[in-house]
Amino acid sequence: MRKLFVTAIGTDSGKTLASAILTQNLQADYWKPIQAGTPRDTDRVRTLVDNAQTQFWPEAYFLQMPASPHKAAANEDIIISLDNIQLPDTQNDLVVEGAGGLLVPLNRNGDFVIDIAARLRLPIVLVCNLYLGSINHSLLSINELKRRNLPVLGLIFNGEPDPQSEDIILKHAGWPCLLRILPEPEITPEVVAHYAAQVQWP
Ligand SMILES: Nc1ncnc2c1ncn2[C@@H]1O[C@H](COP(=O)(O)OP(=O)(O)OP(=O)(O)O)[C@@H](O)[C@H]1O
Ligand SMILES: C[C@H](N)[C@H](N)CCCCCC(=O)O
Ligand SMILES: [Mg+2]
Repeated sequence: MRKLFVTAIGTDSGKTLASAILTQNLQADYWKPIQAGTPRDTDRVRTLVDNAQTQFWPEAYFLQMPASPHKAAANEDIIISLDNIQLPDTQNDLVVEGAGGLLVPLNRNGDFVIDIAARLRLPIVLVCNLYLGSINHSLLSINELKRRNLPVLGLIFNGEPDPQSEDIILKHAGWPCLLRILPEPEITPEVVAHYAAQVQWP
């Protein structure tokens, strides 16, 4: 059974798109444990995957403010606790989507998004979107994953291909590229199905 955690080098990097693709590839369940702001990523993925198997699990925290979870939670007088973030009770494969990048804070106690993956013992998929500046953000994220000794399944590149950026990121990561997602004029279930057929698991 495959359960995995999708994180990224930052927010708006394409985690929800990548998660929809992986969910469709595995016919997995999908879970976004912390949602800050609307529209809900869960609703977005629901519109993009097309199979009879996938179930959608409710967020552990659904916060109104589109902000860092520590800030969105404080806005509602909530303190996010990792103890309240427990894996859904499913026998199916499961794709878990983080919020923002690895070191987005959950609270002021030193818990970060990446601690969800660590606590739940989920192997990680890192989405690296491609833009000027993304090499640095990617390598910082990779360094942090290595420093924490977390299991990483591989990377997903999202955006206009940049072979030299991708090459240097993969060289330092030492993890495989699972998929390359190109800029798409529209994100549809057909686009998601197209990429779902291209995922290369290690
Ligand atoms: N390859 C692509 N082609 C076209 N649009 C894309 C592509 N990748 C992402 N987008 C668009 O960019 C926006 C941000 O992507 P997405 O919502 O997947 O980011 P995210 O990493 O999930 O952000 P968050 O941290 O809020 O969860 C969305 O509107 C999405 O449809
Ligand atoms: C609201 C947004 N779409 C995400 N859910 C949360 C992004 C937090 C980013 C925090 C930061 O890195 O500064
Ligand atoms: Mg998302």
